[in-house]
Amino acid sequence: MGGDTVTVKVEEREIEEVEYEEMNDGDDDDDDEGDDATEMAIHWVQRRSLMPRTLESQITLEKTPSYFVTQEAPRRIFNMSRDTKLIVVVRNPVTRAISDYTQTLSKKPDIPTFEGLSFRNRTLGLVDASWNAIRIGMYALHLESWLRYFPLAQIHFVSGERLITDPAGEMARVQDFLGIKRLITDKHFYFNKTKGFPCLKKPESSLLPRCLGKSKGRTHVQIDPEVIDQLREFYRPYNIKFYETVGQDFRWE
Ligand SMILES: Nc1ncnc2c1ncn2[C@@H]1O[C@H](COP(=O)(O)OS(=O)(=O)O)[C@@H](OP(=O)(O)O)[C@H]1O
Repeated sequence: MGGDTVTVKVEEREIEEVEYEEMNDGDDDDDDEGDDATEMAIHWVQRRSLMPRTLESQITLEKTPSYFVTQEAPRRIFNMSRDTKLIVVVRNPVTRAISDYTQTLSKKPDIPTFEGLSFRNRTLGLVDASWNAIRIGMYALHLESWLRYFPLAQIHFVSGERLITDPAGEMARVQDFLGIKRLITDKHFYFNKTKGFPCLKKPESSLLPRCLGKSKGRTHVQIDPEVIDQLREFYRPYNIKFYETVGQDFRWE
């Protein structure tokens, strides 16, 4: 379970990255699912003790993608601090599954095809909802576990699509949710043609602009369009339930 911690110094108007050694291989993938409960609990205690001291004027952010889909995470976070604000970046679950597969394939080139892994029975159109790449995108199910502990008002959903097309707008919503001044604005982003994505610049500093790493924004594996349609159908009820629960239409259909 890889994760990063960031301290946002609200008053000093400065964002400081605090890097920690990863607990394991630093991989953000969800291949830690096999961890047994004890190991997870130890990781949790270690992780908490690694959180930096936070002054009244600071907010500490921790980023661990797998929390959203980890059964025990809502209870543990609630027990640590019930006031924790939660931010979840969600994107079209079909694109998310292909992105996930593309990432795994880059590390393990011998895995079966996406089409092969997606179905329990392709002829019958039976999607394999136990495959992580598919399961993670069933957002409505995962959200249920969180809503048992946290009110919806404490959870903010970032649109992964808008984060690419309008990063400043999406960041404005994040800052409003956190109750901090809108310090990150369109001045902090520019579109990098080579990368094909928005990248960061820090207008007030001499630091060079910075794009996300090579593993973010890769060309996706080509998938049979029929399979894409089948997955779109599969996700539709989960997406609709998700939109209804959060009161926001992410327009994935
Ligand atoms: N600015 C910018 N630059 C590059 N990539 C961007 C950006 N904004 C969003 N994205 C999308 O982020 C996707 C990778 O994020 P991950 O989900 O793998 O990150 S993490 O593992 O949760 O940290 C990555 O998915 P892929 O395109 O499938 O690689 C991107 O589409």
